[in-house]
Amino acid sequence: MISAFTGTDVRAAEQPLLDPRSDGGAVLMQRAAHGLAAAIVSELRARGQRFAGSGVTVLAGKGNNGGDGLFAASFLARRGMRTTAVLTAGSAHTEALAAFTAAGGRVLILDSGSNAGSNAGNAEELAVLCAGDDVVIDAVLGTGARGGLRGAAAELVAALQELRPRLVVACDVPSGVDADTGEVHWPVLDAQLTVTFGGIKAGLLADPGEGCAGRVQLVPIGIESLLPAPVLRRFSTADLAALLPSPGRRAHKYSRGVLGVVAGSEKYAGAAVLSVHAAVVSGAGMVRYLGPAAVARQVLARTPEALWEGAGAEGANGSGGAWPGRVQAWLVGPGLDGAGQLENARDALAAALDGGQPAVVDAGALELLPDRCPPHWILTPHAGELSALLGRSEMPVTREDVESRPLHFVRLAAEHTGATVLLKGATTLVASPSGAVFSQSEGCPWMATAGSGDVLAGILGALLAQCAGPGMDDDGAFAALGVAPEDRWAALGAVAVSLHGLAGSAASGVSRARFDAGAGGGPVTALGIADAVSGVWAQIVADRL
Ligand SMILES: NC(=O)C1=CN([C@@H]2O[C@H](COP(=O)(O)OP(=O)(O)OC[C@H]3O[C@@H](n4cnc5c(N)ncnc54)[C@H](OP(=O)(O)O)[C@@H]3O)[C@@H](O)[C@H]2O)[C@@H](O)CC1
Ligand SMILES: [K+]
Repeated sequence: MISAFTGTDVRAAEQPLLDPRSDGGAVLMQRAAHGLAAAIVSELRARGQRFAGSGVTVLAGKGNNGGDGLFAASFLARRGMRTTAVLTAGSAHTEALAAFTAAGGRVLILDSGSNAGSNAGNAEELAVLCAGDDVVIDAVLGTGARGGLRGAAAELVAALQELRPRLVVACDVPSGVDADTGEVHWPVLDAQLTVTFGGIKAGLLADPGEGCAGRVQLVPIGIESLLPAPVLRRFSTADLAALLPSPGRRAHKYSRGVLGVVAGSEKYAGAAVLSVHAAVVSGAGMVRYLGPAAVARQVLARTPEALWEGAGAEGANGSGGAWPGRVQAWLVGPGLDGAGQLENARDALAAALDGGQPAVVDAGALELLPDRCPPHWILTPHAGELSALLGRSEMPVTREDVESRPLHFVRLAAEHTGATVLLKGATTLVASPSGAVFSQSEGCPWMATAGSGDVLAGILGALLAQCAGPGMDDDGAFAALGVAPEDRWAALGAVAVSLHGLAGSAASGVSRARFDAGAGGGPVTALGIADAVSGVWAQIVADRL
């Protein structure tokens, strides 16, 4: 499991080691700078590029982040790279700058109007110069930043971003990304690699910050045992292998977990087809579908394993009031339309509340929530739906607000509703009402396609049914990973998101990491994602052996 911390927590962990008598701060900086230089050498090697003779420019701010960058560049200079430093604030960390010049580095100063010396250049000129180099190290702002880049430094970065430099390596965080929250103060130079020190910063695992960071590499600097509990966690595929439910030898379809689904309508029949199919292929022992006869026919044509329980409240066949048999969990909401399905959704939520059953509450059913929900209800909004949800609670929030601060708003929604909230996006965040948050981003952008969310809802519903089923009440795997009992629902949400992302990437033929590195992949359909689930699941579990 990957753990992430706020920049504030990492700085606090460093404090006991910053004893001036032992020069602890300098030791930490040396470790950070060595790690950064080594990561750059490895990255160039992986790209098949020689580093001796190639050029690196470090954009260095006046704080310790700039100090890390300058020391790293001095190590690279000693290994034969041509090195240039652009001082974005006119001054720099004294010892690091001295080491850099002693190693033969060239120093240029960003002209902010008052530094028009012979080694000064304006933003446009220096951007062109930087873009010609093989590597740009972004070491302007780190965890000590207040807000984003300003003035000439902002102009330089904006101009450089336009020129699309070959390889940008961010020092600790891309400058302008809030290390605590992932909020971004534009302009930011997109990095292909972020080398971060002591602990992964939460802002690197939450959008929009994650979208600027590229691959994230952690360099330990000796403070790790002093860090508090993480504020954000991410499961790896190995964790998934331990967390995915597996049936016991005596399992039968009822003990495996039965999911009740209220989804789809004559207008949006596909939502029912997709969510039921995804639930069946994701291991539910049985799926009971409640909805109009015409939709049920389409559901069963695709997934004959499902059971139609009748049309419910407004039975097209006159069976009004028909009610499904026993279920362990509910999935309510995808593709609802019309009074009958809305009534079924209300009834299902009421039954889940009475029965204490977990539920996935998606799309249209988000408008039917009571004021307080139980933590084992998982709401699955996208940014627009989350803003509407908060708006109904007299918190006027726009979709853009949610997209710019998803970590903040997903936590707020969980705290406010009492439910677990899964906010869908390129990086999906799942917040427990306890405040714990999980973040997953295995999916590739091809998965942004109609019906993809219905498939996720089906996968999650199936996992809830299996984990709430009578034969599946073992919390051991979660406990072994340090997940508190109250955060188990959020963790299950994260498992579903990860499985969905891996299945989509498999269907597309490209992993998220390879997509970000420029590999294309191909289009996927929502059904294609669902069809990839069982193969991906089997592969994950096989890798455990
Ligand atoms: N602590 C340690 O031992 C270790 C720390 N390490 C490294 O230190 C980094 C943190 O360093 P840091 O605290 O010096 O802050 P940093 O991020 O370099 O920048 C802040 C500087 O810029 C200024 N400034 C602020 N906002 C600004 C803005 N918007 N636009 C322009 N300027 C702005 C502010 O000055 P001020 O304006 O307050 O005078 C301040 O001088 C951390 O990310 C990691 O890389 C590692 O080496 C491991 C050991
Ligand atoms: K930086």
